[in-house]
Amino acid sequence: MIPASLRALLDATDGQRRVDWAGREVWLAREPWGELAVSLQGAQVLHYLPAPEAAPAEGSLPFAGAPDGPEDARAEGSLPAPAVGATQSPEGLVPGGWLWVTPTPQALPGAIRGGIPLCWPWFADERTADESPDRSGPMHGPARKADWRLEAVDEHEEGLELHLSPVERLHSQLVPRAVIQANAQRLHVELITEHVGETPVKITGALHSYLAVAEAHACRVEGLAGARYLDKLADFAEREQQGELGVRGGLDRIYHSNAELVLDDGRRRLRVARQGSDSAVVWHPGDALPDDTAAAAGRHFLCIESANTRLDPVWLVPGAQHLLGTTLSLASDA
Ligand SMILES: O=P(O)(O)OC[C@H]1O[C@H](O)[C@H](O)[C@@H](O)[C@@H]1O
Repeated sequence: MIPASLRALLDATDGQRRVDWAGREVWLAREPWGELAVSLQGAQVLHYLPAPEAAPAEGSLPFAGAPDGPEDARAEGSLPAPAVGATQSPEGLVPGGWLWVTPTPQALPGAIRGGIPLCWPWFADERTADESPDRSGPMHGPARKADWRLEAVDEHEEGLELHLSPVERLHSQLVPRAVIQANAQRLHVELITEHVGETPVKITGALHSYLAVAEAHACRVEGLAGARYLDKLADFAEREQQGELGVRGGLDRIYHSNAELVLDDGRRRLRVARQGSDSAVVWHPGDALPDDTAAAAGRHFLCIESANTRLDPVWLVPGAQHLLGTTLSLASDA
């Protein structure tokens, strides 16, 4: 689910090319295996559409109304789906693809909300998680706003593999790089951190995936039953997930889990696998949408993040590496 302006650029693409979108340089691929769009600001995947889904996806996902989706008797809470954007025009956002991007992104140097932002080398900020080392850094770290360079595009399993590095040094001792693999079956993103300095460093971070859904507050996330979590909306109170998670309103939770998850929005069952991550962040702001997201658009995403947080920070010693990854594919029982 991407902005119509980005869709138009993809439609006019045959093969691979670089375009300007929303003031950012964006790399596009439209190939037999599917489509991929990556912003060089933040090395951020904005769009992925595997070819097998392309044909039925064309114009088939309605914008309004909840799906005949999973009614989850065990789901905690039973907030009714709010009428987010019910009367507003969805203009600007078109269906298709597994990721969501706001049609009204912040101007530079702001980050684009949507796709898979890279939060590095810390998750959140001093107000919300105390992760910024001197408690003064920007929310989710500098990587998502930085310029990245596309170092290589390789063939990979009948798809593509992209390698990206930041243009400027982002940390005195740490060097990140991103690897993005896409083919007709899956999208895989890795954020690799290499310690090139002298003293141990603690990092957190996230692959902050905005997954496209029919209706945010009518989704089910499977795989977290029984997991402990920190509820950021309740001052980090620790709780236990009762049954599978049914999303029925705004939520902001850090689950202490490395389990593979399945996001079911009633139309698609998307498998979310994570590597090097013992924190799964599930976030939707409910009615309190950020300024860069209109209500009509904001009802169509749910964030499931592959993260390292205060629950599982990573201590890197000189010479060591850490890989934080996520893999999106269709659940085989779909
Ligand atoms: O608005 P952003 O800076 O992109 O952050 C968006 C959200 O990211 C994470 O999911 C955090 O858990 C939330 O607390 C935060 O609001």
